[in-house]
Amino acid sequence: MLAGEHINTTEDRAVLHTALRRPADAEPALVVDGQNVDEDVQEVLGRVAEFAERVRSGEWTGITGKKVETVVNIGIGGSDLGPVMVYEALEPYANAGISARFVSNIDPTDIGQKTKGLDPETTLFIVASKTFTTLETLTNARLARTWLWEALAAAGVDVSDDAKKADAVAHHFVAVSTALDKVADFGIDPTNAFGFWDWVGGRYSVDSAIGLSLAIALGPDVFGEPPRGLPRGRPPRRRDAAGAERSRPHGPAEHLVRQLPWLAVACGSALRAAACTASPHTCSNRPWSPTASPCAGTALR
Ligand SMILES: O=P(O)(O)OC[C@H]1O[C@H](O)[C@H](O)[C@@H](O)[C@@H]1O
Repeated sequence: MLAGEHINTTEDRAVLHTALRRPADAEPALVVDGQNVDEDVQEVLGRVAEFAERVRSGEWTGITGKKVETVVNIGIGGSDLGPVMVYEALEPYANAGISARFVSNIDPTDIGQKTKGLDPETTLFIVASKTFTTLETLTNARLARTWLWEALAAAGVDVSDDAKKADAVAHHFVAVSTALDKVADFGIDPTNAFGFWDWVGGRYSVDSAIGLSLAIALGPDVFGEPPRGLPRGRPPRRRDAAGAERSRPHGPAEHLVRQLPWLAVACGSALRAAACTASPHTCSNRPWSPTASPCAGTALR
């Protein structure tokens, strides 16, 4: 798996989410099917960090020039649960005045509840979908888009024609997907879309651009640090006998160590879910609680 062999035999693909956690200067570089995977990963994660900083600093604004205060991640399955779990665990570290909400259920109650009380001028939607074809996600994204136009109009913002509506979408929607052509069809500017690769299984994608909501709300360093031990792009250096810096080799042991903090978060979430199952009345509407939704099967997806 770590070497990029096509161990997904049904789809003849590499299974390479592990590459998301490789140090920026791991040697030798990971080349799979002629493609330098390390370069690809660092390029996208660099864009994620840069965009997150623009939102956090207020350089990126909504259509009326206001700083973003809420990011709403719209996704399901792997495009939802990893970020939800990490946000639940690390929410106290949100330090830029930006909170995150997560919409996944196709029951319109979900988007209704998650947009309740939001100021459209300070809300940024992230449509997260590996395929950009998932019914739940695209339905919720369309509902969110309609909510945005209606709520902006109610606030006195002119979104009366197609060009103004498109401008509103450009300011308030970004996307994470492997299907950037479909992102453009939805009306999201591809320059505000963050890609990943077919070799990242959805359920393992939290360390990819799918974690954009975390990078914005918690900060790129907090997002990048836990599974890696150090901020992304600044891996520890070792020195050889002559004192010269050497790049780090990257092997299975280091990979495991870099995952430990995330695993701790996952264990904490699993324990909370178990506690919620045992004592549902003490729990809020956790997406992984069997009691959280009228559609328990969907809730557990
Ligand atoms: O990210 P998407 O393409 O929208 O897919 C979202 C989810 O869809 C289904 O539930 C699959 O079983 C998941 O593995 C996937 O993560």
